[in-house]
Amino acid sequence: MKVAVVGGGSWGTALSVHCARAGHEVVLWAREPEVVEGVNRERRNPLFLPEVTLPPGLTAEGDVAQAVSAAEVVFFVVPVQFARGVLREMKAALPVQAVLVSASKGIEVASLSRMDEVVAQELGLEPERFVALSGPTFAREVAAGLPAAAVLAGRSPSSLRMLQEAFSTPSFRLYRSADVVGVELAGALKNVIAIAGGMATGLGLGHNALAALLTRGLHEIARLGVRLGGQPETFRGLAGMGDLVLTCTGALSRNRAVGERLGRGEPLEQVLSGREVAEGVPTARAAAALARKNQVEMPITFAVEAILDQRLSPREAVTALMTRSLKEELE
Ligand SMILES: NC(=O)C1=CN([C@@H]2O[C@H](COP(=O)(O)OP(=O)(O)OC[C@H]3O[C@@H](n4cnc5c(N)ncnc54)[C@H](O)[C@@H]3O)[C@@H](O)[C@H]2O)C=CC1
Ligand SMILES: O=C(CO)COP(=O)(O)O
Repeated sequence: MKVAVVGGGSWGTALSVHCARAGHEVVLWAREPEVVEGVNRERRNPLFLPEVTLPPGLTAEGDVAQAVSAAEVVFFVVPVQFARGVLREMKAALPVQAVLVSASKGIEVASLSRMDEVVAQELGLEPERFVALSGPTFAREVAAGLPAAAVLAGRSPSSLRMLQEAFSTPSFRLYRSADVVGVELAGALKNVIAIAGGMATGLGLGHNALAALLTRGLHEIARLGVRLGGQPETFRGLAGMGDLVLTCTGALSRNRAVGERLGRGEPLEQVLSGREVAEGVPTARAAAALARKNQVEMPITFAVEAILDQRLSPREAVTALMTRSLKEELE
């Protein structure tokens, strides 16, 4: 198939590698001219996953409209806060039959929208042409061809089956789901809990605290997710528990790393000064706003928001969380 991958960061690069290895013809759009040049001339992305040698069947393009103009499938992998602008630039060139697979994980702060909503607002695609891809998939490991599983969520069973068959390989196993809302929210909200998980590690709170945080984190993710229309089972699946375990415990998580450095006492500006994105930072604010709007209790998310707003120190947040009023576990 003709595939466009929009977004030349780590995940876009890894997905391009995966798609090319699966036998598809891939055009990767990257914003940085040096990435386009490096991919086309040296078969590597100099800024993101520079250690990976890119397979044949993959070229880079600096004009997003040009990149998507012949695509049957577009993987959209732009960080959520920048997504709207890129969607506008590619709108006119997107072929009418193309399916858009969003692989970004976050909630837009300005509008409190999920990616399916941002895409619908900007492109006016029929719902059948939108699919979300989520799950425990560190880019570096997927690019290395290590085994991974993820979920495709969409409203058209035939599109889901087509994508599942075209993009599953012996090292990348795709499942189908009809729960777009749940899969999108699970992938976005776990990034906030991963920041909290990293903080617990940075503060040296031990394994018990991390396990408690992860479990209670999943509980509050599901509480908001179900309130907004997600299916409860989705939060126990690959996009929910699977990705939460990965990012709260895996050394490759950028969100976890942000939390760990804050927990160790590094200043926020220094922690956020790198080139890579930690989607949990803006999404903490969006998730907390959505929770307040829908009167959903999300104590860990509220604590992460307060720490990022510098209203609370990580240590104070631990005390606040541990001394809340006592509850039923399943409340
Ligand atoms: N890296 C990973 O292992 C995974 C990442 N994701 C998701 O994929 C999405 C993209 O993340 P990564 O590829 O990891 O990014 P990255 O952190 O590797 O790279 C940053 C990306 O942001 C882009 N960017 C920066 N400023 C921009 C702007 N003003 N306008 C447009 N683009 C801009 C850069 O061009 C680059 O592509 C995120 O939503 C992330 O949560 C999902 C699964 C795995
Ligand atoms: O979503 C991810 C893996 O599934 C990547 O997590 P980070 O953005 O925290 O690195």
